[in-house]
Amino acid sequence: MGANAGALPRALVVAGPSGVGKGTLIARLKERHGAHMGFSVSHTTRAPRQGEKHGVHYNFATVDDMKAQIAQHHFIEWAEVHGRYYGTSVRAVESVREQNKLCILDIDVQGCRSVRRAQLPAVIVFVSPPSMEELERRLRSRGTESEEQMQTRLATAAAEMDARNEPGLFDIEIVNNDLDSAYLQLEEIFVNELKRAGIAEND
Ligand SMILES: Nc1ncnc2c1ncn2[C@@H]1O[C@H](COP(=O)(O)OP(=O)(O)OP(=O)(O)O)[C@@H](O)[C@H]1O
Repeated sequence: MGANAGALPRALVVAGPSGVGKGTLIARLKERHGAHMGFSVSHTTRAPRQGEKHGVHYNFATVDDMKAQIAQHHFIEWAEVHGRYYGTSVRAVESVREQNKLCILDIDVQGCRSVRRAQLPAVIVFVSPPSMEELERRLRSRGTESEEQMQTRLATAAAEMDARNEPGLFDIEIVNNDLDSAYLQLEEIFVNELKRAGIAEND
């Protein structure tokens, strides 16, 4: 048992510009450490589809309820898409922590600010590209964005890179130049957090 056995694991937040490789890094972490990772259940105001269970696939909520909770800062991030609300609540993340798992959050800089404001125990990692040119190359080679979306993402990326200087916002920066080396840095943070929470990998 670790020295801090009994302390719940902090959430592991992976932030950084679109196309930098967050999804790729998290997918690899999941392959190797999936048993100790958890993902929070999102809220939505859309109707449940056949087979969807409240609290499992989504937390289904009314628009009024979600608006009230947003106003009270109960959401780390939220979005309104075609009149429907979606969001990640602080409570949903806490619930993963209570299962003794590292809750992985892939969120934007605004979401990181909410994590800090909510004083949610979290290690916040900023993944940055080796250069803005390389970021653009990755986004283009992924081929999932239109030219208009590309321009929006690149402008947002520049603003997100500036946020690295915000005091107290990010704990660690990982430059995703070589994927294997970036992955090892992320894995080390993950494994250290398991240890800190007194969780043995072979549990
Ligand atoms: N170190 C790396 N070197 C080269 N290519 C990489 C590297 N890491 C990721 N990529 C590639 O860059 C592209 C973008 O990666 P990914 O989709 O993981 O980004 P993301 O940060 O999750 O983006 P979004 O926030 O838009 O979901 C993918 O095609 C991926 O294979």
